[in-house]
Amino acid sequence: MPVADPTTFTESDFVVVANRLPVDLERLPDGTTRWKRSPGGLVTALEPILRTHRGAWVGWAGIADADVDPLVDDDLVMHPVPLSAQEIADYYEGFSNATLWPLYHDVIVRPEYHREWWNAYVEVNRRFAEAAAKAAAQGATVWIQDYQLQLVPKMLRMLRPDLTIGFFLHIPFPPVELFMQMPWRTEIVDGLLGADLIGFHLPGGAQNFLYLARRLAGHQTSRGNVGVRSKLGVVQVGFRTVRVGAFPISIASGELDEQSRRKSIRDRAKQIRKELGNPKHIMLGVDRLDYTKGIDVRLDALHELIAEGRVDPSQTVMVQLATPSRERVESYIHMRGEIEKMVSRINGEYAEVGRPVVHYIHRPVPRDELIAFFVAADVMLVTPLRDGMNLVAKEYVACRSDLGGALVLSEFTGAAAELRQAFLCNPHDLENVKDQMEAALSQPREDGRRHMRALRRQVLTHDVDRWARAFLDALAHGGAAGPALIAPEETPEPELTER
Ligand SMILES: O=P(O)(O)OC[C@H]1O[C@H](O[C@H]2O[C@H](CO)[C@@H](O)[C@H](O)[C@H]2O)[C@H](O)[C@@H](O)[C@@H]1O
Ligand SMILES: Cc1cn([C@@H]2O[C@H](COP(=O)(O)OP(=O)(O)O)[C@@H](O)[C@H]2O)c(=O)[nH]c1=O
Repeated sequence: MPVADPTTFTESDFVVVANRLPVDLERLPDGTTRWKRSPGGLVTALEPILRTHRGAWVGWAGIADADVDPLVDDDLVMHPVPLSAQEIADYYEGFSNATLWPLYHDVIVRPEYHREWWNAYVEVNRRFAEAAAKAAAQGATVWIQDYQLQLVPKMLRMLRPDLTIGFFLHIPFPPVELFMQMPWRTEIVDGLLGADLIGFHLPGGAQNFLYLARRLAGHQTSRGNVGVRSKLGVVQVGFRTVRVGAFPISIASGELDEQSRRKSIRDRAKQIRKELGNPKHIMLGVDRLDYTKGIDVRLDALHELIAEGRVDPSQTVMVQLATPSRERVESYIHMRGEIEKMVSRINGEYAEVGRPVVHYIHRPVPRDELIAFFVAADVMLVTPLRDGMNLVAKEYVACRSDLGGALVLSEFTGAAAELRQAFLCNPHDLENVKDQMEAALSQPREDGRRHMRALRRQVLTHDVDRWARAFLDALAHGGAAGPALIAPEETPEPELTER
């Protein structure tokens, strides 16, 4: 648990700025507060990096009007940025999660454009920029994270021209024809161009951004395709050179591999299997309860597979762990209702007393328990309609040192670009999802071991440290750029989508 220690609040040489701190303050019914781990993959990925760098983290403490002093947890200094209830509604739930989130995830839900949400986004981005400017030492490196803070790079550069500024986007950067819907599209591209290096998970996102920097913001950009951790794109912004690259994020895979081998975890995995009634097959989903994650897709697929007699409900159990997320945003409220109806329907039609087919848990699950679920699951279901990366897919693989298990993975995740030996599926094609789930359930043991070995090689050799090193090295040293620049007026038709 973090404690306040004012003696350590010197300015830092390495500062991460993200919407959330790695811990959230929780207000309990009796009026007291306590800290808990924040949800989502951004925190999973960045926390170990920041602890190694002994840096500072600037972010929101997760509740309204929390007037919290800076905190220290081991060597990590945290600088809370306060948000009012109105700002949470307009900046976080509104512009971040009802405008940008659906727009950047292929408009699965229709994005809403409201001027008051935009005004709050500008105002809160300014506050984050000011907090970062205060936390950073002279000449420090500041690494800004994600879609909630796309204006911070330019604002921070104006306040502190001495800093080296990186930006990383954790969600997909959309195809140009979708991004062009955004009423404040030029402001967002200009905001990002305040950074020295802008990182995306995949080359397609970097390519989309380069096109916009040229056509929308009118800058010269590099020719040729951006590579993965190589061949950076370039945008010439006056005398400044901004680099653009693809850096697929990952997990602390070695550590997770080690944790999953512990006897306590193995024992708990066996106990989970027993508690579920020792079924022949356990299928698992682990997600924030978000409409992008395709939880409805896998439930539909399971329902039809049982109805068609391709899956036996007396031998198969599905566990869906779903962390609550963005619970006041309308589209999330609606989706939760739909998913809970589907779970009830499957159980209503196929469960026996004391033996549900679908076990649904709508609360955060502690880390060790999660690892035991990964070890216990025969088939991991990762079926997002769109996802920047999806760390859960990589975590499952890291936990399978026994070479058991099978991964069903949507082609529309960033992870699919690396995990080619998974059972890849198109979540928009229900027959394809069903076929891949059935194939995963029935794959011969030796084939499964071969696939899992290949998946593990990829995940264990490309961990979160490698991600951070690749990004921070490119930020510090520039990195190799593509050849010659193209002027805005000679723009060829590029690959427009992220895939
Ligand atoms: O902070 P919340 O609104 O509760 O949301 C949690 C996080 O969700 C998103 O995570 C993304 O980052 C992961 C790591 O790069 C990636 O694997 C995943 O595909 C993304 O969806 C969001 O981008 C974060 O800002 C949130 O903190
Ligand atoms: C359900 C659940 C998840 N986690 C951890 O959260 C992250 C999720 O990261 P991912 O990239 O897959 O997606 P988002 O960032 O949420 O969009 C992953 O590390 C999970 O292990 C958790 O700790 N507890 C939970 O209950």
